[in-house]
Amino acid sequence: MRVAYLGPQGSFSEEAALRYFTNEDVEWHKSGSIVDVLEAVGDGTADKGIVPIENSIEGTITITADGLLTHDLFIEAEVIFPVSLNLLTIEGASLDEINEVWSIVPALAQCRDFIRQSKVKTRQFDSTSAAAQAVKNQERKDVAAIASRYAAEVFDLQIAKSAIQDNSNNHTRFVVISKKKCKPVQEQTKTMLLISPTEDYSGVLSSILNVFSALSINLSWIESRPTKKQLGTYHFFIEALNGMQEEKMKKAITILQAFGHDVRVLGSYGTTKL
Ligand SMILES: O=C(O)C(=O)C[C@]1(C(=O)O)C=C[C@@H](O)C=C1
Repeated sequence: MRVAYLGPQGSFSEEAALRYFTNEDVEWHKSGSIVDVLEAVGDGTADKGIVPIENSIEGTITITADGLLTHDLFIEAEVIFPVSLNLLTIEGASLDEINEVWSIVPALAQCRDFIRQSKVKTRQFDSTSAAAQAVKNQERKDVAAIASRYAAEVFDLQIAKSAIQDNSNNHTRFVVISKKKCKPVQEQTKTMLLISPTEDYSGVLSSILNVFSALSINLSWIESRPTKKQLGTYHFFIEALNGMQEEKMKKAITILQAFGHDVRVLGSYGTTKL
């Protein structure tokens, strides 16, 4: 089985992938960006992928949410991974010399307080590990990468400051994706739906939410993403705390469809906490 994740070596995605896919015979496929991972799964270069979708400080990784739609992908599992972000420098650099920090946007956003307080500039990279690799290659003492302890080991960098994220209790939720509709790999405790209203009328969102509350279905995530076709029109990602095997989930979908909404089941899955 070929599994794609965000590289280069040393990324959080790699740590999550290596710890999640332990029993299988895997051929790893490292992609240069999150979009590339989604594309690799979408075009069949990889059978599965693992991508970040939400962070407890920063919220939705919108590239992933949008990519699930563009590439018609399904979710077969979710993986919760603890994220501690560190300031990595080359050997001998000191904290007060640093005037620029490099990382992927969601990681920079998770360290907003630190960045503001230390008045450093930021530069965007496609992953925390790509930033760490660049710091290593450029041998500059005035820049630091925001990345993991694992990336520090991989690129032989020093940790100038550890745990710089805005809240020490920080987690990123990854989803395991595939092009084909997935067979459940573990007990299905959640279902991700994509609901696209076919008509816009006042109260459309509350009519959708009422279906879930009437059936006592608890929701764990709701995200609206623009259809990108017309200003003010949205798709709704709604994640329910019930599996698709449960009668009330089937009922909810039937009612939503009867209301005229387009409903897609993106996956029904369980959670792995690493
Ligand atoms: O850049 C990485 O190391 C990643 O795996 C991506 C990513 C993300 O985009 O959310 C994953 C986990 C952390 O939240 C920080 C970065």
